[in-house]
Amino acid sequence: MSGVSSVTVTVPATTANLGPGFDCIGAALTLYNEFKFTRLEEGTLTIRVTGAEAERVQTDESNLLYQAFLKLYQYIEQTPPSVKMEIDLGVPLARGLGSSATAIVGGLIGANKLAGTPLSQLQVMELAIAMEGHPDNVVPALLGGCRLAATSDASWEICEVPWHQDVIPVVAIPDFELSTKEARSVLPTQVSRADAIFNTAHLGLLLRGLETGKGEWLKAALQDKLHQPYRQALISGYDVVNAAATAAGAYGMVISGAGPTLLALADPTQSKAVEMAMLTAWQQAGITAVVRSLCVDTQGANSFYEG
Ligand SMILES: Nc1ncnc2c1ncn2[C@@H]1O[C@H](COP(=O)(O)OP(=O)(O)O)[C@@H](O)[C@H]1O
Ligand SMILES: N[C@@H](CCOP(=O)(O)O)C(=O)O
Repeated sequence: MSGVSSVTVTVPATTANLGPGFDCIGAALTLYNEFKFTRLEEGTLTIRVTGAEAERVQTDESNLLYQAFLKLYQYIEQTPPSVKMEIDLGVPLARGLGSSATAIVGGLIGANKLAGTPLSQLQVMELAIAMEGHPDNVVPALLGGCRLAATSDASWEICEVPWHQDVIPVVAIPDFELSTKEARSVLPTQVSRADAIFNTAHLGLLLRGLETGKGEWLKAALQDKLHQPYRQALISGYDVVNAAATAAGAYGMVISGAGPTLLALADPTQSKAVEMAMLTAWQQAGITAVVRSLCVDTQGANSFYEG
């Protein structure tokens, strides 16, 4: 029998797009899902889920973690073993914090480890991008940090985007879900040249703003014309939370991933006030939310063996 019998994989949440970087930039955040895979000598697939909203995760073969696990075995042309999967949820589901990316990255890494690590990290990354359909959440989930992904012929160039320590990500997570599928369905298939130029310029400015922490650049950079104008209507309270965050001193506010979580960037002296302002604004709009200042995770997915 090749490989190990049990492996635990932790994968960070992500915040994708960061405003103007639709489908190409994202950052890993210090919020984690943990996945334990145990090879079974007999029996069938077993999935146990713990943590908040555990009952909302499928426990049959349609489970995304298991689908990713199967994908890797399919790719290496081996029969997958029977497996017990234990999922401990720390990343809220369908909130724009990359829960699907954690499942895809976790399932691929778990399978790769149980199979004796036949694939490189680059191969795992390419499989993850193909499964998710865009790189901006799976790449930082796998590698950590803030990452920009661009195609280069048939492969990917990934670059780490320096993130100044005084730029604090504040996430405001409402108690309602918005699936990425639905949030993508409202986007136009074509955009104007003016909108394309707008986003190109603002993404360039964002990269320099994140690197330097320069407030004026960040304030201007956190604007987008490719996805947010179409998605805001799906997020009840967007306008009031946005106004409250900026009034409290945030550089700006964007939709985290496909939403509905809203992400403000603020300097460390303002982040507590921004948290409070976003929470209060959403409460006044009748929506319960959890608001937290996080850090950028620099490790990405981690795995350790127990047998
Ligand atoms: N830990 C998990 N294990 C299995 N499936 C998961 C897990 N997390 C998310 N999923 C699947 O991904 C879906 C959410 O994906 P998506 O709509 O892209 O939202 P998100 O923005 O959170 O990635 C869930 O409804 C579930 O089907
Ligand atoms: N670029 C994608 C990102 C989706 O991220 P998620 O965290 O919501 O899965 C999009 O905006 O659709």
